[in-house]
Amino acid sequence: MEEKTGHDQYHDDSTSSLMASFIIVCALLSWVLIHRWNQKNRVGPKTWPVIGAALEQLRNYHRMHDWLADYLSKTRTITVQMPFNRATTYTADPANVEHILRTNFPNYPKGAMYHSFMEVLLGDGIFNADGEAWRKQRKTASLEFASKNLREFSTTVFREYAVKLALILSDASSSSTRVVLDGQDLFMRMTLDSICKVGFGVEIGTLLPELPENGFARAFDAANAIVTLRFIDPLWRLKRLLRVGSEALLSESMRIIDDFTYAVIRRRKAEMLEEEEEEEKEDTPKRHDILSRFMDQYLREEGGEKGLRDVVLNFVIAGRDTTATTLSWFVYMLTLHPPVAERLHRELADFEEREAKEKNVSLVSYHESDDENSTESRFRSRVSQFSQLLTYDTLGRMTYLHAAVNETLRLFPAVPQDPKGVLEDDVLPDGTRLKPGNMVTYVPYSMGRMDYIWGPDAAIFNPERWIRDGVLQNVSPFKFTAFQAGARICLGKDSAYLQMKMTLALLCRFFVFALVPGHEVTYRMMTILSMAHGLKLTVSRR
Ligand code: HEM
Repeated sequence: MEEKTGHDQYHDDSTSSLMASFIIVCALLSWVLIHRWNQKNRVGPKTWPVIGAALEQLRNYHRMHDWLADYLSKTRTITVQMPFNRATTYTADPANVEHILRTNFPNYPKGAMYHSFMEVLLGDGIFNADGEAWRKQRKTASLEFASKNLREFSTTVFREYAVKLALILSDASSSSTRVVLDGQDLFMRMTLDSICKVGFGVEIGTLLPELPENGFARAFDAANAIVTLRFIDPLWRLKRLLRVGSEALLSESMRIIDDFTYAVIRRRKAEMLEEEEEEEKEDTPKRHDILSRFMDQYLREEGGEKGLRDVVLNFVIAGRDTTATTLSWFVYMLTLHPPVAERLHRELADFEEREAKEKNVSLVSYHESDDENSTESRFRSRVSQFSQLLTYDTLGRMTYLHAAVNETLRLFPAVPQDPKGVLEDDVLPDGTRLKPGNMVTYVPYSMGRMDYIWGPDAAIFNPERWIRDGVLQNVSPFKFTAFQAGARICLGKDSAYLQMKMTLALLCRFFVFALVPGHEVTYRMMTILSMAHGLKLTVSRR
């Protein structure tokens, strides 16, 4: 038999390794092709082996809420496969939502994954806690929210800050040059100041007329956007380890946030010690802010300052961004729908006239005077007079205003998606199967836009849909999910309506808003539906 030369041996080896590579490539290609073929009838996003639907999701990340709404308009529930065999199920089906938030609530905690993504910002605060830790905070906070003292204190604070905002708008409207305002920035300042006052009893003054720069607010927004990115970025832990990219910015932002928060706590603690001494001397009234109640609990029990830091940040995220973004989308809607602004103004002007007559108040007129200074001071007096007519009860009777707030929240819910963990195997009412370790998310943004929930005019902004025969209609919270529903329904709902209605009543009574031509309004991807480029407005007096 002829011996093989070294060259032949080499040739054989490379042929067989080529063959092996060819077979591997073919096997891989067939695997990919079969994988894709099997999905030809899939309604949700199509997946690739190993990486799932991550590419499509990343490509659509900037418009993720609309990407989801497109799918959910075709089918009420979809499952999006994520890398490493994880999956998130998204649903817009009210029956599924009721199952998750009420019927089988214990099976759907925030979960370990959500907790690990959000821990850096929210710690073990109420938004990020489950089980006993959540129940305890919920109980303390519920007691506080139910108290009449807090409601009275909030009404005064919300009125005071709404007037401050109205006066800033007044200055802008009376200036000879056209002043462009960022409505969202102003609302964020107002709600940050008010949550710090109502929540923690401190004045931080970001709504002063000179609008001082606020590092905390900026760092808070950056941190919020970065932790949201973690939900779809499989590399975030590596980035954190290497301290690069978004995770490096996150730790810098957290330093600023923590400095601010601990300063608030120490200031309050020092004030409380002073007050205790005072109280021993005389009968000084007790503070009514939320932090004081938690302080009593935490400083006596476990958790100490870190527990309080978590309380503060959770209430800032709860109270500041949600309310401010809703106010921003509301005003944006008014600029697009002048008849709604006029209808609302009519409700407010009629209310003012009626209420003033009833209370024997003679309203200051600010239109006739030729003297600019006098007009200005008359206008301020009238704003102040009107604000005094706004109370918890009178605001409660403003049907059209309430309907317009609901309509804004339907289309622009401040929390656009709300993910939950899955503890055990379960089947949703529509037959969708869920596996432990995955996530399930109900999607208020999509739900507000579905014809199958709201009828064929779902996409249209129409406050009238909430009113029948002059009476505000109640809608199931499993259908109108802006405040969540079930055991973890928003605790600040009434407080939020109070502040939003107080502010909007005052602003819409006295001002007309116009969007700056060409200004693009779109959302930014973070846990809250805030506007990516703010809300650039000009404003004029009525
Ligand atoms: C327009 C305004 C608001 C909207 C749309 C809103 C919406 C929501 C939503 C969707 C949740 C559930 C979030 C989750 O599952 O993580 C929630 C929870 C909560 N909200 Fe609100 N919220 C608003 C204003 C407020 C305000 C002003 C406060 C308090 C100052 C507040 C306090 C809370 C608290 C404490 C929770 C946690 C409840 C729990 O987990 O048991 N909210 N809110």
